Amino acid sequence: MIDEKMIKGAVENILTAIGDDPKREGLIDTPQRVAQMYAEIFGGMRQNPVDELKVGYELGHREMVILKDIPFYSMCEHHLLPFSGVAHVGYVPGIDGRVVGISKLARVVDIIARRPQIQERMATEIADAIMEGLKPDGVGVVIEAEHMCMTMRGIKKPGAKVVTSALRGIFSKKAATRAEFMSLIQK
Ligand SMILES: Nc1nc2c(ncn2[C@@H]2O[C@H](COP(=O)(O)OP(=O)(O)OP(=O)(O)O)[C@@H](O)[C@H]2O)c(=O)[nH]1
Ligand SMILES: [Zn+2]
Repeated sequence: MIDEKMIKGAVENILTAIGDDPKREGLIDTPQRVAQMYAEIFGGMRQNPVDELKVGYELGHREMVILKDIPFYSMCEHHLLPFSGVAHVGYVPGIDGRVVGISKLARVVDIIARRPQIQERMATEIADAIMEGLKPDGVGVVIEAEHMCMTMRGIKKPGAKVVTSALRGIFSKKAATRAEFMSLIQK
């Protein structure tokens, strides 16, 4: 459960600490708004991505399935600033040929993004959730994102993209599978 009352108090304190007045007209509802916004953008804290993969179909399909260019927004856990970009997710169904509705892959990405994150762990958690929920022969995840903490502050490098990946099962063991995935997500 996200404690919106506690977030509200903390935001009031931050506004006071920077020398502003949380009671002035423009700021009076801001702590409550931020609390509601945090409940939304950190909503993934209360959800288990594996639950999204419970309903599947045994189609007997044994070829690679990819959902690419899945847009996401997350918050870097170092600065609590947004990072955003796209995730590419692919898997090869297991021996039972079990697949899930394609939107479920995007749901897994969303739940994992809506937590304080670092991009490497995001890729790892997406891959592990799909391995656990779907028991495929393998999973590939590639994430490309821009981090506001590298853009509006600090090193200030707008446009610099961070690319992370996580490969499991056949994607890590078989060079041809990995190459097929990488070439399909680049098209
Ligand atoms: N590996 C990784 N690093 C990240 C991610 N998001 C932010 N960072 C980095 O986290 C680091 C935090 O470094 P610190 O030296 O503790 O903090 P800082 O002084 O604010 O760092 P600068 O951003 O270099 O000013 C920075 O290098 C960020 O660029 C991420 O998703 N993955
Ligand atoms: Zn950061």
